[in-house]
Amino acid sequence: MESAPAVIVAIDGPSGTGKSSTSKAVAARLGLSYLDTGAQYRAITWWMVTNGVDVTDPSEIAAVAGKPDIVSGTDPAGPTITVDGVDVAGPIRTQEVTAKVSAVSAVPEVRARITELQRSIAADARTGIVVEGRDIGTTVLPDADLKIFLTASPEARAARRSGELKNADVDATREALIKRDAADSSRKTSPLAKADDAVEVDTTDLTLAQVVECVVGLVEEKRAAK
Ligand SMILES: Nc1ncnc2c1ncn2[C@@H]1O[C@H](COP(=O)(O)OP(=O)(O)O)[C@@H](O)[C@H]1O
Ligand SMILES: Nc1ccn([C@H]2C[C@H](O)[C@@H](COP(=O)(O)OP(=O)(O)O)O2)c(=O)n1
Repeated sequence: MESAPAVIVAIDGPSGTGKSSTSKAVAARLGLSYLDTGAQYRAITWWMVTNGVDVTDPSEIAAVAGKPDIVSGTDPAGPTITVDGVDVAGPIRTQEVTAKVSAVSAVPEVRARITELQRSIAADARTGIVVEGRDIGTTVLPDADLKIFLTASPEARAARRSGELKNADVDATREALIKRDAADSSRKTSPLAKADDAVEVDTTDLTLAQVVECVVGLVEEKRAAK
């Protein structure tokens, strides 16, 4: 029996819209690989911070962008991320990294390096892959079989994020999210944007299970048409 052709799914959107949880669940359901591209930008930011790079200086960031070796494990049941062989899954989620990741990821040399890595991971995925981020449908994988753009109100996103971080203040979380969205949407190189051919899904009033059902249904339609 011939195996089904690999399917490439791009899921983009701002923070807290449900990209990671949806992408992992869809990939697990359909037997696909999973790539969290935000984790890669967080990993390179963690390396810059750890090595004393001045993240307010784009030329300093650009000069060392090629140094860290970033490796992503793409099993949706247990995704991993290492930098120079060190497991950084925990350290990349600190508030310090979160506050600095937009500045680091705006530097073109950083984006070129990480984009190349993302394309090679997607090309190696045997059954296909769900890739989540900010510029996957527009820049990294413009020929993806299916593009989804997730949205949700700032209030819903802040409530979800504060639910994850113990003792977090919802108002402060909302302000920080809005600030990061503005930085990510206004940068020159591949900003956060919906691709013209992406399906927009507003998750404000949907449960995670409903969003997953919706995306699985869309992937199955695309697969059947291939
Ligand atoms: N539709 C939804 N309804 C309620 N909570 C959700 C929904 N989607 C995701 N969440 C929760 O919101 C939080 C952020 O989701 P996550 O997938 O990390 O978003 P993103 O990757 O877009 O930042 C998680 O705690 C997740 O369980
Ligand atoms: N494809 C991507 C993915 C993330 N980034 C940058 C911009 C985001 O603010 C950071 C962190 O992304 P991440 O998806 O981890 O953010 P959240 O967990 O949703 O808050 O990385 C990017 O520039 N391009």
